[in-house]
Amino acid sequence: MINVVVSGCNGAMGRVLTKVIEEMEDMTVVAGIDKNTDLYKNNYPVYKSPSLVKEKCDVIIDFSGPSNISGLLEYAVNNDIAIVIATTGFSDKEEKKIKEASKFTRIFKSSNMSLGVNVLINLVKQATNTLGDIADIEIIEKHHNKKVDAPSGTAKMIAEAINKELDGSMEFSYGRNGTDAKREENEIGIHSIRGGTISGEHTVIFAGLDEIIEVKHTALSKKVFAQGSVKAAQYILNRKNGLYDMNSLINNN
Ligand SMILES: NC(=O)C1=CN([C@@H]2O[C@H](COP(=O)(O)OP(=O)(O)OC[C@H]3O[C@@H](n4cnc5c(N)ncnc54)[C@H](OP(=O)(O)O)[C@@H]3O)[C@@H](O)[C@H]2O)C=CC1
Ligand SMILES: O=C(O)C1=N[C@H](C(=O)O)C[C@H](O)C1
Repeated sequence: MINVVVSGCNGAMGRVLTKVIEEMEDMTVVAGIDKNTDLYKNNYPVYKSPSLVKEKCDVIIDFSGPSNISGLLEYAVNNDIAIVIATTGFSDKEEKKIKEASKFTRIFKSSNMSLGVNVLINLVKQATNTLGDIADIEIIEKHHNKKVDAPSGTAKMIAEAINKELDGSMEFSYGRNGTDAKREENEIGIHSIRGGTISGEHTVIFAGLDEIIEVKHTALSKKVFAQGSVKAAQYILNRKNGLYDMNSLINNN
């Protein structure tokens, strides 16, 4: 049996993840972490911070917020627990902390736990190699009205993948506004739409001379992310210390 601590257990993703795990036979939630400990009736104890967790666990799955990461990393490293980080919106300093902690435990981190988005990234890299010099590239992401960070972690991940293909030559432009907002040649525009209950949609547009290519991924529910994070947890359990992502999982390395 794989024992899991769900971080952010009383949030939207934490609740979907709990349900997914509760339907599994070889995984169980032994505890949760959330700022709001008594919002819902959980079938497990919920603690305000990682340092308070008493239950033995094999892996933490984190869908909370960036302010939780220091405590989580300390808890995971001190107790030799694997951790799946799905949370987005980290600062550069927090990203560095995660990288440093991965020397001491197994960390899986992806801003998008769906397999489909990772296929999208590979398609976009391919399109960039052919069209990068001749097409204008823009990213549009759409999410529900409760999302706190913008642009989405996935949009950033896509933009960084494109930029890497173009040897780091691109600048990112977040939305456009004003009378001097003309597009530059070396820019990737990133645009965030927020509304209703949109689970997550990412479109990459390659706009060239008299032709346009759009590559788009739509998540139809939050369940796809929860299921992906469970696969990630199963994948890193018996790995060596290090930082893993969806590509590691897909290529099984
Ligand atoms: N990688 C992926 O595939 C996906 C990633 N995400 C990411 O997961 C995160 C959570 O998303 P979602 O569930 O929609 O957000 P919610 O706000 O619904 O849930 C987050 C929960 O974590 C709690 N929380 C936040 N900070 C802390 C902290 N420092 N200590 C303890 N609890 C904390 C929140 O409490 P409070 O509300 O009081 O702040 C809330 O209950 C986001 O960063 C989102 O972008 C989401 C979906 C997919
Ligand atoms: O907050 C969300 O909901 C999501 N966040 C992730 C992101 O920021 O990219 C992934 C997914 O799109 C849903």
